Amino acid sequence: MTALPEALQPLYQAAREAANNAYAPYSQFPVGVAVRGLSGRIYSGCNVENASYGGTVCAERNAIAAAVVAGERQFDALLVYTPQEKLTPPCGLCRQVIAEFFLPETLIYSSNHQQQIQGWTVQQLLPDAFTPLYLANSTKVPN
Ligand SMILES: O=c1ccn([C@H]2C[C@H](O)[C@@H](CO)O2)c(=O)[nH]1
Repeated sequence: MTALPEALQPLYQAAREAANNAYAPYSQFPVGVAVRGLSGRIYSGCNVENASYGGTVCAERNAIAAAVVAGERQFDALLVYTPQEKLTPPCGLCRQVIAEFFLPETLIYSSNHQQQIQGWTVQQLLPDAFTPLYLANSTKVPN
């Protein structure tokens, strides 16, 4: 864990702002995420919870979906913001979605209100990920 580097400030600001709009009445655990597409543009998302609980969508997936809507297909950075002492890594489901769009060596950051930050590569978060490559190179079996 270190202090926030200058280069990550735009992602940090976007993620922190998004967390202000988190809809988290059940967990009261607001999360904001910012991703940077290969165009250089930054997109953000917050967690949006649901009374069914299972319908909840994490900030990571909402940020990635917003970017995909805008035409992005590849990303070179993702930063999570939570106002928590303990830095929050993406959940298992989000790790799978991250593996779809990010290179294995790309750093995924988590940060907090004290501007502390920690990074993991996609590969560290989800080793031996099932990616689109498996489908592209698959033997097509008729049924
Ligand atoms: O990386 C994470 C971890 C959790 N959550 C959300 C899901 C739920 O709304 C709340 C508590 O799990 O935080 C995220 O959005 N991203």
